[in-house]
Amino acid sequence: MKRSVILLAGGEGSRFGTKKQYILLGGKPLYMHSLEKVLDLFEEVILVLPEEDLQKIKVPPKVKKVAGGKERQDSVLEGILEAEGDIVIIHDCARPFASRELFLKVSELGDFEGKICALPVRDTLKQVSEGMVIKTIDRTGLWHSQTPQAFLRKVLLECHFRARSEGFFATDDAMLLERYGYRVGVVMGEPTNIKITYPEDLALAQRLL
Ligand SMILES: Nc1ccn([C@@H]2O[C@H](COP(=O)(O)OP(=O)(O)OP(=O)(O)O)[C@@H](O)[C@H]2O)c(=O)n1
Ligand SMILES: C[C@](O)(CO)[C@H](O)COP(=O)(O)O
Repeated sequence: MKRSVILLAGGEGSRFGTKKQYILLGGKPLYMHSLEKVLDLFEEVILVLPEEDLQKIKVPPKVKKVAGGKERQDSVLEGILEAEGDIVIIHDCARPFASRELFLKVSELGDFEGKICALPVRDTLKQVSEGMVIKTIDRTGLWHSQTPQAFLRKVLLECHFRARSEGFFATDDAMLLERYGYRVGVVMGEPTNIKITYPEDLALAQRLL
């Protein structure tokens, strides 16, 4: 089965304070870390960028550039519409340390329509309101979801269209398959697969590097 990887770098970085996909980490732009990792792994590589940056960002000939949308979910849909693979692998460029092995592991779907990587919650979970603990949440069965995540393209496309028609927005793509009754498998994520969301995450990423 042909596999297409969709790398998401179309965000505004509002929590970070600037378009974080272009900040330098170890001397290269953040999005380049993911791009270099997958370039020879999959048949098709799609890089989603903010529309206004499409012309100025230069990529290797194999990489197809696509203009993203307002929300992450809109950008994923733009990527899927360009993809030709039977399986699509969605990855946030904001996670520069996902290993090549992790990309390969999630892309083996087996009997599932989708597969994600995630890590079990380790700490005790508290519900807090106005600086005071309300209660402790049972963490049994709770996992932190990461990317890359892989899906059958036709199934993911159907879920995206349904979600769009309902005005439903999810924080990851697996959430759409869950909503419409498809089965999503899980493989163990990587503790180093951190997401750069806030400026302090960059300091951690520099230390990890
Ligand atoms: N419209 C969007 C929004 C997000 N992303 C991408 O999705 C990933 C995860 O999103 P997030 O961390 O939320 O990035 P931003 O949207 O840039 O950040 P913020 O939500 O703080 O504005 C990032 O690699 C980001 O570039 C995207 O391609 N298109
Ligand atoms: C998709 C994701 O990386 C999984 O952890 C994440 O949900 C992205 O969005 P968020 O708004 O930063 O949670």
